[in-house]
Amino acid sequence: MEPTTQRSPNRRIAVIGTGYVGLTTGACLCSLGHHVTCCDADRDKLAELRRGEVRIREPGLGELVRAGISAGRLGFTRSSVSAVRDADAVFLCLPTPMAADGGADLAAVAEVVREVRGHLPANGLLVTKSTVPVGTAARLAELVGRGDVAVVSNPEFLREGRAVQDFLAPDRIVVGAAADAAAQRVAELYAGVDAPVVRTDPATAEVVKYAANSFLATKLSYVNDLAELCERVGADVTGITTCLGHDHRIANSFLRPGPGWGGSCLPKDTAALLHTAEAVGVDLPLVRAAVETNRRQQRRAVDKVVAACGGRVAGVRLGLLGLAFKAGTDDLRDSPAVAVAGELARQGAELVAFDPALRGDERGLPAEVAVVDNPYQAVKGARAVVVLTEWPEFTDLDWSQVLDLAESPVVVDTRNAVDVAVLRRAGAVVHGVGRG
Ligand SMILES: NC(=O)c1ccc[n+]([C@@H]2O[C@H](COP(=O)([O-])OP(=O)(O)OC[C@H]3O[C@@H](n4cnc5c(N)ncnc54)[C@H](O)[C@@H]3O)[C@@H](O)[C@H]2O)c1
Ligand SMILES: O=c1ccn([C@@H]2O[C@H](COP(=O)(O)OP(=O)(O)O[C@H]3O[C@H](CO)[C@@H](O)[C@H](O)[C@H]3O)[C@@H](O)[C@H]2O)c(=O)[nH]1
Repeated sequence: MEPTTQRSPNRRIAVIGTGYVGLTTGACLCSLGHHVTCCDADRDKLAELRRGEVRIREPGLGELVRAGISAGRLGFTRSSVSAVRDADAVFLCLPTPMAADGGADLAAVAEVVREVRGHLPANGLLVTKSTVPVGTAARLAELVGRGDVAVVSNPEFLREGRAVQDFLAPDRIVVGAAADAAAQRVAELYAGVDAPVVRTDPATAEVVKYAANSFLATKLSYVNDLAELCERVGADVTGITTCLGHDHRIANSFLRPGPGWGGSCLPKDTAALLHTAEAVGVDLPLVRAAVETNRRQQRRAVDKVVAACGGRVAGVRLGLLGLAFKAGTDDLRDSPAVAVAGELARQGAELVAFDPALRGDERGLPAEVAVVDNPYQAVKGARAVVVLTEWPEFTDLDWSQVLDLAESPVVVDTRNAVDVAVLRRAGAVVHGVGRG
């Protein structure tokens, strides 16, 4: 492990896939001084990016993209072949979604590698930043079929909503390569980023990514289980997590209970780790339990809403605050809020929702959810107000007005997001999580 201190000469880099990870990688590497060409299959997205428009909500990303374009060091293309032709390093930032069997679907990665393998420059570097199962670097090396091209695993740990910050100031940079020289060349691309570089073999680097996400998921499921216990025994989970967090061995992040963990990564990565383990005959009971607790936690959130409405929600109007999988993002992929809304809709509830990050693109939402662009409109006539995402904006609402507009003053706060004292002062009957 060593800090990155030396500045390296600027390199030519290709980034394939311009989603949360790819665009962040491209714009941040460009900000470190490299020349970057980003490639994507989506024509509309490319046209927007060429104009400096970023459609995802990531603080600082638009600015970096526009600065890179102005400096003449950031370009966009649909052709993977032209992107890689003179690239010192090619970063694969393609989706690896959950396949039907729970494993990672590597179709996009394999497709792109087939496209570019004959066009990589001599002594090229093919770097997997996508989250890929153990053994992928070895399989891609075979697929490339060229001894002069090194396949290096460089998993990404950024969080959505803080992608730029996490990329430029990460807790660690992991580089897994079979040969030291290739690892060194990838590590040098991060010169200027002050973070420990952990050099390891590709298999270890690949497992680390799944290990990290599964650890985080397990920590959250543990807290969500504790929350259930607290409700039964009259304890307060917030007091407990505050005390736990003071213990530096536990640390105080990832201790907030909620309607279950979601997003585009934790659910698919826990499933993929279980899939990998099963394929080699290893049981991971802790991870299995974390996933099962998560399913139960979502059901518990639904049951709490139903109970707060007197045992039935058929024909009952509910005001939902928050749909994104966490605050700070507009991403709806695998959002627990959407899952809870989906089940309430299935039970016949009439749902009106507000999320500060939703701007018209409501793909992934159950058709029964009407999305409005004002929180007060969402709660009008609602039998219960259900807080599903912990947007800080929700604390600042005029809760007296919210409760006046609602049909009854019932608030189900699935994340303990809003100060309970504020809610009670406004006259709410509050159902939080983990409060006995
Ligand atoms: N989102 C995160 O917070 C995060 C963090 C770390 C790691 N990861 C991992 O990074 C990878 C990418 O995740 P993401 O969230 O950035 O995905 P994303 O869906 O936001 O972006 C993927 C991009 O790839 C493009 N694409 C798909 N197929 C293509 C092809 N054949 N050729 C060119 N472009 C193609 C899509 O158009 C899209 O723009 C995944 O493996 C994910 O697990 C994600
Ligand atoms: O105390 C907490 C913290 C998080 N969550 C939930 O956990 C889920 C995941 O949150 P977070 O980890 O912040 O989201 P992601 O942006 O998906 O980031 C995770 O997934 C990425 C993709 O692999 C990794 O790179 C990151 O390191 C990893 O944190 C969300 O539903 C959150 O609401 C809680 O319920 N309580």
